[in-house]
Amino acid sequence: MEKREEAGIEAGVAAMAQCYQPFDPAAYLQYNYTPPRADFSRLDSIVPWKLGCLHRAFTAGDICGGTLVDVGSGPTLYQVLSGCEVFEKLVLTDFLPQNRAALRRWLGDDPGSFDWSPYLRHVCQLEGRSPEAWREKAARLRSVVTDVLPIDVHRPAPLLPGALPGPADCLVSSFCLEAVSPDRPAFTQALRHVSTLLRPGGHLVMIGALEESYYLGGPGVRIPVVPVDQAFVTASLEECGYTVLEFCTYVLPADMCVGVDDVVGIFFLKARKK
Ligand SMILES: C[S@@+](CC[C@H](N)C(=O)[O-])C[C@H]1O[C@@H](n2cnc3c(N)ncnc32)[C@H](O)[C@@H]1O
Ligand SMILES: O=S(=O)(c1ccc2c(c1)CN[C@@H](CF)C2)N1CCSCC1
Repeated sequence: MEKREEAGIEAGVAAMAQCYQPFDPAAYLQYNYTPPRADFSRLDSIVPWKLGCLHRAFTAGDICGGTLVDVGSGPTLYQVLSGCEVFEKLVLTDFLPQNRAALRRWLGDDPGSFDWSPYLRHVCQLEGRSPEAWREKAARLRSVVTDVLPIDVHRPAPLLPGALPGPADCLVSSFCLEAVSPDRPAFTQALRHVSTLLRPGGHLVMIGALEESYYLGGPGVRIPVVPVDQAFVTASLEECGYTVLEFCTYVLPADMCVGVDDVVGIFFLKARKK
């Protein structure tokens, strides 16, 4: 990459880091993970679609092993509710201390932590279990999460030295790279950095926003997003040494466009590192 392009990415990355300082985990959870967006009653809503994609990915049999790392967890856990059944070690990561604290509150079963039970119940049903098994599933998740670590995908080594005993067997990342990258070259560079955490033959499971240009990370906290589409994301993965195994999209119904972002659709992908 040319020096001039690298300097441009560095300036954009620094600006993005500033945008994230006022990020409000509680507001973000309310905007995106409570009704009307988090509607479990409608089969066409985004939640059954996303949780169904994750369930199928982690029960197909080709993704399993020792360590799963979730890149840019934020304050959310829905993205690891299926993976926690087939991995013995889960590492959650985020750039912001307030998000890592929100995760630790749930892991510590603090009374003020976010209620993920509707999501736990739904995934239990996908697994053919009673929804009342959600408490056992929560206990499983708490038992396999070994760390909640700081991460910066714009660093060539996104985690601190020695943070992982070795490369991960699987990476999960949801609504991260496009939401933290100032432009498309930075997205691809961040993907290349994140890929250093994954062993050859390991899998990447990614969920992201299509054609989104901003979202609210709190009241008045407008965070820019680099708009991406399937063609760009696929090309970026192939440039970074992945075989794309699955790429599916979901177009958000109009009543789910609630003013907290301008997302058009959601993608789900599964890829394998060559
Ligand atoms: C849109 S949120 C996604 C949160 C969650 N994964 C989800 O599915 O809702 C983007 C997350 O990326 C994190 N982030 C911001 N800058 C980052 C960076 N440089 N490296 C890694 N994560 C970053 C933010 O703190 C935030 O939690
Ligand atoms: O897919 S969502 O509609 C969703 C969930 C999170 C986000 C977006 C969309 C779009 N903006 C992203 C900013 F990066 C964050 N969804 C909200 C209901 S629960 C499942 C996830």
